[in-house]
Amino acid sequence: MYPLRLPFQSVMKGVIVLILTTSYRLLPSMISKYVTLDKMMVLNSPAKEYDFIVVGAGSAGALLANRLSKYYTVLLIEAGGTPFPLQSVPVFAPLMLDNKDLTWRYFTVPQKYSCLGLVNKTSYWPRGRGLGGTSLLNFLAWIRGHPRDYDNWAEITGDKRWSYESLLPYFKRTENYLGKGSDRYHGHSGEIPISTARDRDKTLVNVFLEAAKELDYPITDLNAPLMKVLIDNQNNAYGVQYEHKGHLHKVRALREVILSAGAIGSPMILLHSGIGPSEHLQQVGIKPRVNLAGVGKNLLDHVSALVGPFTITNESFSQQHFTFVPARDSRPSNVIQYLASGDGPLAQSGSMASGFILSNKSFYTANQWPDIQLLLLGIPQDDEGLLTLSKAFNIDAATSRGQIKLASNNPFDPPLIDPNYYDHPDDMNLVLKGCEKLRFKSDEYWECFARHLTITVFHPSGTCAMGKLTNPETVVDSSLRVKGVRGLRVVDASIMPQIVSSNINPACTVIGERGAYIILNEQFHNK
Ligand SMILES: Cc1cc2nc3c(=O)[nH]c(=O)nc-3n(C[C@H](O)[C@H](O)[C@H](O)COP(=O)(O)OP(=O)(O)OC[C@H]3O[C@@H](n4cnc5c(N)ncnc54)[C@H](O)[C@@H]3O)c2cc1C
Repeated sequence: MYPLRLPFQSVMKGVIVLILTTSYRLLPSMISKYVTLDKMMVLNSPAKEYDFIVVGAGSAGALLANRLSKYYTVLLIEAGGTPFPLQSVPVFAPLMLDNKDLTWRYFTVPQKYSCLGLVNKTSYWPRGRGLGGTSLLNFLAWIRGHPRDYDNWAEITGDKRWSYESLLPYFKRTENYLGKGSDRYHGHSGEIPISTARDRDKTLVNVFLEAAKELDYPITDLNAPLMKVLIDNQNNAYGVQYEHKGHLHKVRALREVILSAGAIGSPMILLHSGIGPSEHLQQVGIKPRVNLAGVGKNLLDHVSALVGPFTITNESFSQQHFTFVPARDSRPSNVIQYLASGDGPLAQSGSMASGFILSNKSFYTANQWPDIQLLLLGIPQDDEGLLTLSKAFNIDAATSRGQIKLASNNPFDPPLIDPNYYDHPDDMNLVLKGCEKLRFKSDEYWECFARHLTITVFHPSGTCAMGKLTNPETVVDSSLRVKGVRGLRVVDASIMPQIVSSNINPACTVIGERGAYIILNEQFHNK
């Protein structure tokens, strides 16, 4: 399933937004064509106080700010600017990944067991920067994950509000599902339009399913700039400090400060505010305020290996323009088709279909809980448009854990990101399981391949993990409140105690939706 681009334009209505840095200059006419800023106020000088301050206008933060703004004044602080118009066109998504105005251009630290064939043994980790966050960069695959993913969160936290059944109404609330399917699972009145694969993509999906059948996989239908927080001597969060055009500003939150700066941004802000492992804070010259061991730890991601290419030589396929070939497809008629119907070669995001498999030996098989995801990517092979299909194996149940640390006490320095891929031998076993049908190469070949040409599927999460208060690594409780600080929450991908077994954007939006409800409920009861 695919969300259409720019979901934030409808969820941002009614929210006051402070854009802290934006060096991207857009023609006003282009902005008005693609972005609706009508009821949203973009401020250069905000008031001194708001009920809530939300930091980060990404998948979770934009939604959360919208929900809170129905009842309260909300200041949404975003480091990036308004999106570049071409970001709304799916086929251009890969071109945006390296643009410093649209992206936080992070690199991991050199890896020991992976990335061995990459420059400096590092992996490039782009994160979205702007109104819409990483949803502005993403490849539009909309898969919720497996119900067990969320039931697992409920077990880890001891709080049933995070079980799949309990989250289902919140998934539905954000969705405007345009395909066919049961109303029990799909919402139709939310802000994010979700459509099933278009007809031409479906043909490709069928090819993918045929191939899966041929390999004996059973087929089942699955749905699916910076600042610090101001904290007083009693550990109450009372506002934020940010920098704008070279000046430091402070804004007060009458009720709460909420961090939605993503799995890298949120732990960075906590650390710069003195909330985190004391030893690490002292090493970088930050005075510890709250010793919270788990901040930045438990870094999770879907590590992957791109196998292939598998070329479709059938002429009828290659003539159907499944993929975007610049020399062939940069034509006015394709632009017109895209603007008129949202279809054609420009609507292609590259991510075409997905499958989930269970490895044989693991606990996951006993629980019917997939631990490997296959991603089918369509890449044009040449100017004739011959289609190459590449499969990425996504290791869902990875045991290795990474960490985000600060490089210094300068908030503008990029952090040290260590995903620690393949640290645990179980993870390489999963890769080999994912490749087991590819008999034309040996296990040794696939292991060498995965360790050298390691790729991320861009799903960092878990760095402010939700959990029981008795667990020393817990950063937020199951109401998303930061342990040891009053009036401060985290609501984004960083709170996932375990990564879901699919692309994670729907999980981020449900965290925003569920988080908003938890906060509003508490506010109404405390009146
Ligand atoms: C290339 C790519 C492709 C992807 N494809 C898919 C896909 O097809 N399907 C899918 O489900 N998922 C996909 N994802 C992942 C998904 O989009 C993200 O996991 C999700 O959007 C993260 O949401 P979030 O709310 O946690 O954070 P984000 O959406 O990253 O929001 C964080 C926001 O906070 C802002 N911020 C950070 N620090 C500060 C600060 N100090 N001050 C102010 N603002 C700050 C950032 O600029 C950003 O706007 C993809 C990701 C990438 C990079």
